[in-house]
Amino acid sequence: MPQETNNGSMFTSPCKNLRGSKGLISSNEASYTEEIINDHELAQRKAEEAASRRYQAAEWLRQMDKGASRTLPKEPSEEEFCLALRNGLILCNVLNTVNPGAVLKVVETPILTVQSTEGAAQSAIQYFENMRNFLMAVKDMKLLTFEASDLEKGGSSSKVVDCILCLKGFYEWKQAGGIGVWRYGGLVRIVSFPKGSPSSLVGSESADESVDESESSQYEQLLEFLHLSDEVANEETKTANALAFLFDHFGLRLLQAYLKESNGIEELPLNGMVIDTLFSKVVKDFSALLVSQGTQLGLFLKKILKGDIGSLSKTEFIEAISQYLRQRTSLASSDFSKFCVCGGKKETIRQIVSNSSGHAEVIDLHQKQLEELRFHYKEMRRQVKQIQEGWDKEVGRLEHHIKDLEAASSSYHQVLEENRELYNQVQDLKGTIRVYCRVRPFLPGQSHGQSIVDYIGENGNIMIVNPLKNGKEARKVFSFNKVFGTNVTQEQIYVDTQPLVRSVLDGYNVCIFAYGQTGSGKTYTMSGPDLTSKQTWGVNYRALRDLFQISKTRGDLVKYEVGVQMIEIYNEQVRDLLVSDGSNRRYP
Ligand SMILES: Nc1ncnc2c1ncn2[C@@H]1O[C@H](COP(=O)(O)OP(=O)(O)OP(=O)(O)O)[C@@H](O)[C@H]1O
Repeated sequence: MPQETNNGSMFTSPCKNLRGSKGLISSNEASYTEEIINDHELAQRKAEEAASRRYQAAEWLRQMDKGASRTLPKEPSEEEFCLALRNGLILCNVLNTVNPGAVLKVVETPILTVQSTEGAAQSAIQYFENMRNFLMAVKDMKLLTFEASDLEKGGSSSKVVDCILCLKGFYEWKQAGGIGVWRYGGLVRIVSFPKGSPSSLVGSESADESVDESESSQYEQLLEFLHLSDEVANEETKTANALAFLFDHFGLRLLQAYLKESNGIEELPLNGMVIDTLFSKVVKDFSALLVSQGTQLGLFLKKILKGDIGSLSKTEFIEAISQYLRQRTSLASSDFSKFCVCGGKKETIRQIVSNSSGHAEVIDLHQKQLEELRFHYKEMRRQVKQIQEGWDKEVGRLEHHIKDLEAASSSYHQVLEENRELYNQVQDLKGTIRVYCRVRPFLPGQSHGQSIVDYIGENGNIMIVNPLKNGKEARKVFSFNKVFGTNVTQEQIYVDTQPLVRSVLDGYNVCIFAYGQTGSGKTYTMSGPDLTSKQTWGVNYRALRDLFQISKTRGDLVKYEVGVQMIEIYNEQVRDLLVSDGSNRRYP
């Protein structure tokens, strides 16, 4: 034993739980103690695992054989388990259920309680016959087997448990249709199981032979491997079953879809040949699907191997595969349950695709997108409806507004008409014939002459003085509508004429003309001395300006046509002044 150093660090155990209250213990002592504890834990774990497997086997036997439920406890001890199976009756009955006729002669024995050992001793020969028949049948089926002595004291009940669980796995696979690959712990391989014929077992080696030829340690390793791969094997069996199940549904649904989609189905003679043709297409499609699935799985496995996690142990690799299968199984089953609930053609296609895990993800993605689209569509419909309602309201409001405007417009026109009538009545009241007098100032050179205008009144009177006469005769008063003096502007002259222009546009006839002797100022008043200046425009130009202005204002209501004629009346001759050919045409 090495010496302890002063600080004790060199030889102290890294396991802190080994530090007892008595102080530190040396390295060798610690390792030894640790080993004992580890061995103890390992043994305990193995015992627990063995018990769990034994309970599983017992449970299955109780389910398969009614007699077993009376003689075999639910969770039997190793001794109870061996004792209940020792007469071979339960095993033979169960085997005949799994593979009818496997044991042709089963020796019936009185029901014995598990505590009784006497009964078992009394029928030892009969028991042996049952056991021998069972073991031979199991061997013929190339399943895991054991020695009859394994059920005696000192035997290996674990081999018995393995045999029963192997039988259980085989039975479950057979119940699921016996299609595909069945394997129990990598030892027994069954590539096909045609219905109605004896099972066809193809194995790399016989289980029995392998057990016989193996050493005990090899057998232990084998069992360990069996245990490790047991879960994988079960998953694979489930997958094979699920595959068979999916194929049935896939095939039938696809067949259904083909029949529904083919035109003129009523005329199609549904004979065996047609069904065969369609079904061969279904199989082809399914095969393509499997190839695609296989490719994806291959990629997945390669990805695992090349992953960042580095090299994998076999156990880790198996666990990764199991995890993948579990994920895919749950995904497929959820899709499949949706398919079963919904049914229909679209769902048939969904079913086909959902068999492929990659496609299932795509479908899920599309499903989500479809849901989103549905949501957006609903939202858009709601918004469109909302906008439509808004527009309806707006249109209603506009209609109402237009009606108001129509009413206002109609009353406006009414008012306008009234106004027009009143206006023209005013013009009439002012006089349909109005005579104005304009006094021209002296022309240059006449400024020293004597004016005969004595007085111009506001009421339209003008008093003229005749210097050649006396008394009453010397003064005369003339009355007009209005008299304009010499200092009146062109604008002031037009103000009294302007209202008549509006009357023209209201449909009244109006005539404005100037009358007087030569040189009295007619041209000056009607045209103006200088056309370039708006201030000196005479009545004609101002009237035309207003005419166009008012007709433009009323443009949306009335369309006016304006014509101009210019004539001269001289010496009782009427001449057209706008004739351009110079003929100066005279009117008759
Ligand atoms: N109100 C006025 N203020 C200043 N000058 C005026 C006025 N009225 C007329 N005259 C001037 O008197 C002259 C004669 O006027 P005007 O030519 O208009 O007369 P008339 O009546 O047209 O003559 P006629 O009959 O011969 O054509 C012109 O030189 C004109 O400028």
